[in-house]
Amino acid sequence: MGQKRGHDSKAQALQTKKRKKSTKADASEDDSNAFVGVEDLNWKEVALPDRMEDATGFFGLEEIDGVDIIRGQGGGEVQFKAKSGKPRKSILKAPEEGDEDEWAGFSDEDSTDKTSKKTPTADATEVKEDKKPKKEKKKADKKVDQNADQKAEQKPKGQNEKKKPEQKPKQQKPKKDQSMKGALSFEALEEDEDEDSVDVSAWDELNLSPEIYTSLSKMKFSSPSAIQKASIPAIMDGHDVVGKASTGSGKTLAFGIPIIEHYLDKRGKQDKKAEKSDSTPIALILSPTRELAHQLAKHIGELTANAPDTDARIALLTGGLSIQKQQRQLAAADIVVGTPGRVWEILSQGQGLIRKMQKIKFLVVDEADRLLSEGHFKEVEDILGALDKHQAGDIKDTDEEAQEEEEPSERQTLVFSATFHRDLQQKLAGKGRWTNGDMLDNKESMEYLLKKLNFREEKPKFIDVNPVDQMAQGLKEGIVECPAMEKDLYLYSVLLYYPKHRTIIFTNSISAVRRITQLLQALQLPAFALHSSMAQKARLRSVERFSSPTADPSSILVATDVAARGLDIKGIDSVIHYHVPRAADMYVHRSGRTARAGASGKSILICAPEEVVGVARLAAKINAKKHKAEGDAPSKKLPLESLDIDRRVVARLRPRINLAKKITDTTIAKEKINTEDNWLRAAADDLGVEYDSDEFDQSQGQGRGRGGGRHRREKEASGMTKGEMAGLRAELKQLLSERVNIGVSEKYLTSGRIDVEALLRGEGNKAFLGHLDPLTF
Ligand SMILES: Nc1ncnc2c1ncn2[C@@H]1O[C@H](COP(=O)(O)OP(=O)(O)OP(=O)(O)O)[C@@H](O)[C@H]1O
Repeated sequence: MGQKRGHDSKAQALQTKKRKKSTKADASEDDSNAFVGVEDLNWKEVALPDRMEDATGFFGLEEIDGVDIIRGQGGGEVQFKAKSGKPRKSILKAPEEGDEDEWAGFSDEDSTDKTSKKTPTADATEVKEDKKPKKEKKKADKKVDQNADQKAEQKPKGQNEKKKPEQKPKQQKPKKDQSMKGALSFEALEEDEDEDSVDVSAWDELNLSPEIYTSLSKMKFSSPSAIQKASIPAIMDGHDVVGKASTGSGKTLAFGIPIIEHYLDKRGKQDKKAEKSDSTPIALILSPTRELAHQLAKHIGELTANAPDTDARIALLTGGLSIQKQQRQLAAADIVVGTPGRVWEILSQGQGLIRKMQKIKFLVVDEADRLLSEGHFKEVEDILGALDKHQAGDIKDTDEEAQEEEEPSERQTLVFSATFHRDLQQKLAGKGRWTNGDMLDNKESMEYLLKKLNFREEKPKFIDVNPVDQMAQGLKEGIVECPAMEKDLYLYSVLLYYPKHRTIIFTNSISAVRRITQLLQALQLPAFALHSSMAQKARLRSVERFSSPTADPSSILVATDVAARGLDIKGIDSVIHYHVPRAADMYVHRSGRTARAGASGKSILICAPEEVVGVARLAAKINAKKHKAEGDAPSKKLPLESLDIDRRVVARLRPRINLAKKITDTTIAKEKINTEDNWLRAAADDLGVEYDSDEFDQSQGQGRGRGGGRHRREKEASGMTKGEMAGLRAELKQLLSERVNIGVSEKYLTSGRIDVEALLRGEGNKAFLGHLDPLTF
């Protein structure tokens, strides 16, 4: 058995450090009989027990082999030397680079934890890191240190007080020691530090770990958003939380930060040497769409990537990608993010996965109103059922080890969304009456799912940071009224009015997404499609192309409501609703893709006369609460600003649209006929009959049933020859190569209404030739 020692405080560490210098000087390396100072011994950490809750006494324990302890006369000072036959260097720790530098230690609070025990390796890293001229590291250190000092004075945590996670030396900044003045001036380095990170002292009251401060600083999140300020302490205090806040207000980190805090806390207690692959996930985050799940994983991944030594692993379980890879990821995951279908598909395969997931500390239901009420009902129900199944004692798991009885999990349930159906909100806020009686029979009801969420508290904490206004502060809302058949023309006009605007166009159908994307591409605009029938890789590629920092600043994403919720893409300037959304909450979510995180943005509805009534109803619904709160009488007037598109613009763009539509319709018709043809040929093959396309077409064309006319039109369109198509394309190309002249004639030029100089300099909107009043919006 090796000799052991314990560590108490930084003060001790500093004293022994001073001692170490003199001891070192005394001892000669060659003298195998010479004594070795306690701090020069090659101490190794003692492996800690698995469960650290009661193991505080073991913290900081180290051992060493091959040492003889020599006690001075009369029980005096203890001295160490190598066992006989062993060279002295066998018990000496490795020499450290920069050992001469005096290290002033950590902030006061840190001194009591494990960091005061500095293993030789840790020391070496510390000094090396300190010497690195990396701006980034220095800045992070500065912020961390500043906050660590402040935190030392702060209240002890309540029920959820956590042991500080191990603070790795590189996160620490040496105190400004007088002895270092002149040798290394930190002040001199501070000026340029601000480029890389920001002051995060506004987060102080949340009492976060240094790792998180560093990360927030690097991500330049100088202060918490309202939902973060309210939710983080509640979650860290162990409450179930239902959080409601407008789109783009930072809900992801409102639950992401407490999850990572828990991870750091747990890791601090764990045996460092424990196999990483043993990990049990601490959180399951459910999301309604694949893109949102990817984004959640990315956002929380960024939080950990920027936090020093925080290597929480995130498994992303979404459909459309390799299930085997996701299974492997899950085996070693700390956090699981996924869509309900794929999560259930993987969990239900056994291998102890359900048992593992039952130990999660957090269940997060993001975009809760969608997850709990639409489409995903069955899978969410299955997952929730499985998470609590052990209480009924009938888990069908094969993994024997996993069958051992465990403490029931102390799972916290966190439910977040920007919108909640009124019913759901009331129930979650504990205002609605729970009808327990027929709950289990009425399995289709949302109430049933809510019960299954199994909140650990009777009433979760309901945090609604903007009960009145669901829309982001920086959002402007407008409406363009136009004839139903001219939506394409007005859409194109709006796009040309706002060049270099990154825009999402929402439609209500997949076929509209396909058509509009092709139409805009024909008009040489950088448009990408996103809808649920696309292969997952193509979906991700569209989002990537649209959102990448190097993408064309005029990029356009044409999408169904699959992109309406949660997608967080930086710098979206406008959202255009090509179709009026079917529900008010969808209007909120769609519009919420712009004006995020305090930025500004526009939401524009393109609206045919027959849609106006629906829009009015929708607008009234969204604004009803606001009017009420402001004491206004309910207004019938649209709260949307009406945008007047210059009639000359519309007239001049019409030929372009007509050509582009012809080209698009023909291409789509050709694709459709080909697909139909292939399908009919395959069906005929299956039936063992001959397929004659002309005969089939004749019967379709003469048919009196529905679709005969459409089929004929499609056939006609698809019948356009390659040469005719090429002609149309050339014509369109010619039109697109010219600027849209909105009134530059000789007469106009001499009238003085335009600034010829500016025109020649190429100023203004480059799509147009002549003066165009910008939209007042
Ligand atoms: N404290 C903060 N300071 C500045 N920006 C922040 C802060 N917290 C989050 N953000 C940024 O705000 C953006 C929106 O965050 P997030 O996606 O979490 O919003 P959300 O509330 O979930 O929106 P939605 O309801 O649309 O899903 C992200 O780009 C995120 O990086």
